[in-house]
Amino acid sequence: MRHPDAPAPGKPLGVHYDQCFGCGDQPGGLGLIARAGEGVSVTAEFTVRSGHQGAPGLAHGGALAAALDETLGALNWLQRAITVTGRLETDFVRPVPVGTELHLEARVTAVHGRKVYCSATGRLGAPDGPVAVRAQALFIEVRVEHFIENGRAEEIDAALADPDQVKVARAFEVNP
Ligand SMILES: CCCCC/C=C\C/C=C\C/C=C\C/C=C\CCCC(=O)SCCNC(=O)CCNC(=O)[C@H](O)C(C)(C)COP(=O)(O)OP(=O)(O)OC[C@H]1O[C@@H](n2cnc3c(N)ncnc32)[C@H](O)[C@@H]1OP(=O)(O)O
Repeated sequence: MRHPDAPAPGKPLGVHYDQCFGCGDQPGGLGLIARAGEGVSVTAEFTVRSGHQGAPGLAHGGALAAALDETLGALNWLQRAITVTGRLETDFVRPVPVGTELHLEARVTAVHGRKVYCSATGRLGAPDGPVAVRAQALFIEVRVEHFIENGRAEEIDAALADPDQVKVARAFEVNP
């Protein structure tokens, strides 16, 4: 279900962590910017750069899978729940040249307990361009302790000392 406090359709979704490979401002990262869609869906754009190559002039499949994963992860903002990728199945349908703007769309298809089933597509050049990549995924809901208990102490301590980061984490907390 779309959470009552979910951002309105069209609203840009923030960076959930500034050092995130997918959405943070990282050299070599994806620089992916997502927006809320209708229902429990999001859209995003990812421009393939030379640092994302796997073969001459073509995107690496892992970079494309990461873009799909990040877009699917952004569904968290619409559900106001923290979920992590448990399973990500990817179809690579067309090669993606460097310089392409990949238009991504992701949506939740079903929820069962902590399990969130979702799917995503990436299209070449335009929101209605040809499909280049597709994903089916299972995300699992976790508590914020998942990060605190498993993350490296250095980054966790810095995140907990950063009021902006704590604000993001709080936005997802379901208080008893
Ligand atoms: C203080 C700092 C805070 C910072 C964070 C703050 C806020 C963050 C907020 C929002 C984030 C917003 C956006 C995020 C955007 C993008 C990120 C991209 C997403 C990622 O990139 S994220 C990284 C990759 N991801 C992982 O790093 C996960 C590693 N993994 C684990 O941590 C565990 O594996 C876990 C937790 C997944 C499950 O562990 P668990 O012990 O909690 O639960 P359990 O195993 O019981 O599974 C429960 C039910 O899921 C089924 N199930 C589980 N895994 C399955 C699989 N693979 N295939 C099929 N079914 C599976 C079971 O079969 C069972 O099903 P059933 O209930 O029916 O029996």
